[in-house]
Amino acid sequence: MSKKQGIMICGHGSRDKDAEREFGLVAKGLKLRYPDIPVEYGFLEFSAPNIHMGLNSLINQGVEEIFAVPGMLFAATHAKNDIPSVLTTFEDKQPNLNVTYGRELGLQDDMIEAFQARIYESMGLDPQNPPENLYDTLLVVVGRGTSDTQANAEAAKLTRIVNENMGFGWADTVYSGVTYPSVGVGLENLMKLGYKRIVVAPYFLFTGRLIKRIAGYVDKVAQANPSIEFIQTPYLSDHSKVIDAFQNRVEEIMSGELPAGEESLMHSFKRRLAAGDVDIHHHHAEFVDPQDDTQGESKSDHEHAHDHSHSHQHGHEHSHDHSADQTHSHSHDHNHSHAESHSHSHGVYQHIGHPMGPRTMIGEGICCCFMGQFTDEILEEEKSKIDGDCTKTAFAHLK
Ligand SMILES: C[C@@]1(CC(=O)O)c2cc3[nH]c(cc4nc(cc5[nH]c(cc(n2)[C@H]1CCC(=O)O)[C@@](C)(CC(=O)O)[C@@H]5CCC(=O)O)C(CC(=O)O)=C4CCC(=O)O)c(CCC(=O)O)c3CC(=O)O
Ligand SMILES: [Co+2]
Repeated sequence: MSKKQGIMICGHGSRDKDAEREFGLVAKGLKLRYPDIPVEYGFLEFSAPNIHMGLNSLINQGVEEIFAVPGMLFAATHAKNDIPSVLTTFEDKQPNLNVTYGRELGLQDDMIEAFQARIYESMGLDPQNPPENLYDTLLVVVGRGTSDTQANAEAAKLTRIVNENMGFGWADTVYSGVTYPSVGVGLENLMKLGYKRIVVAPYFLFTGRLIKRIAGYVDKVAQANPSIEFIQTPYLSDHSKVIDAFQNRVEEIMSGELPAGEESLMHSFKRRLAAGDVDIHHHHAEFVDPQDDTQGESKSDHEHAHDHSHSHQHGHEHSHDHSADQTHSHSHDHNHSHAESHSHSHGVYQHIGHPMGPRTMIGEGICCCFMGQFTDEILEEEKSKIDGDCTKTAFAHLK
């Protein structure tokens, strides 16, 4: 008897309700490709359903074998650490369940073609019948930005590929946060190249706070420079080639054909877990289902998070069993800042103080969880931009 199969898409989540709604389009698109298999989705942070809820829904439909794919463009902290952590915790509690985790979307041809189609469409051009070149135009790709250097480099690689495929005069990459250059400063620098037409193309799946913030920056720069034509390309959304790319990722785990010679994301996670480089953690901003007391940010979860960070700093071994961890008896200061309490899920980025980087976004309503990564020296230097004491509102995004 073969086990009943189900597909799980693990998305990012956002406090923006439009983002939450739009992500459902991926599941809808995949459902059409797999009409006989349950397809569910869940979010890592802020939004409902969370991943745990999506997995439970599959269990309730009798599923015993889950093919889980990251709804992530690149492999950074979320795809490498946070999603495997949630999946592993869930799988360990279900005796008859088998969860296989696939790969991030990555730079598949389908993703590149979807992105190029969005860019052509935004310029009023037919992707099926493109012009020979676009030498008079500058392309600015906006990547998410992460503390993961490889993932940032993949975004830069995307820019190079699209630049050569489409024949722009020039192209460069800016990032929506965490790394450098940030969008506003990056755009102002690139304008010095003198192009009269600039296409700003965000490499994002869906709308959300970041897309809206990026649009705000571009509007501001465009207003200040009326002689330049700015074109804002829409995000990828559920372009049919994006759904193709998801389907490819599902197919390769269903058929057990992850590329040979490449360590899978789950294998890598388990290896680093065993080595003590990462830990199983409750993602700090995960949506909490008020109906379900087996999950969520209970008081003990908070203590658990602090304990983890504590034990992490001191480098001891700890087991999968959270409760065992909670009983360890080291006394330590409970006045951790929010940034410290989940330092395991996003480490301090080494270029946080870069003159073209994240510091340029201080004072623009950036999440305080992120603000918590700035050193006191940087906050002191940028003091004039800060309205009130930001560090005090560090927990603001939990609710
Ligand atoms: C606005 C915010 C949520 C809010 O406040 O509502 C938000 C939103 C979104 N992020 C998205 C994607 C990614 N976010 C990350 C990483 C981080 N994101 C974080 C914070 C925030 N992210 C909030 C405030 C930030 C601010 O104010 O600047 C960090 C700092 C903290 C943390 O997450 O714990 C952490 C740094 C970790 C580190 O590197 O150290 C990565 C990279 C990675 O995996 O690491 C990817 C790409 C994954 C991929 O490759 O696809 C998408 C989907 C976009 C899409 O559709 O494509 C949305 C939705 C939206 O825009 O709303
Ligand atoms: Co955080």
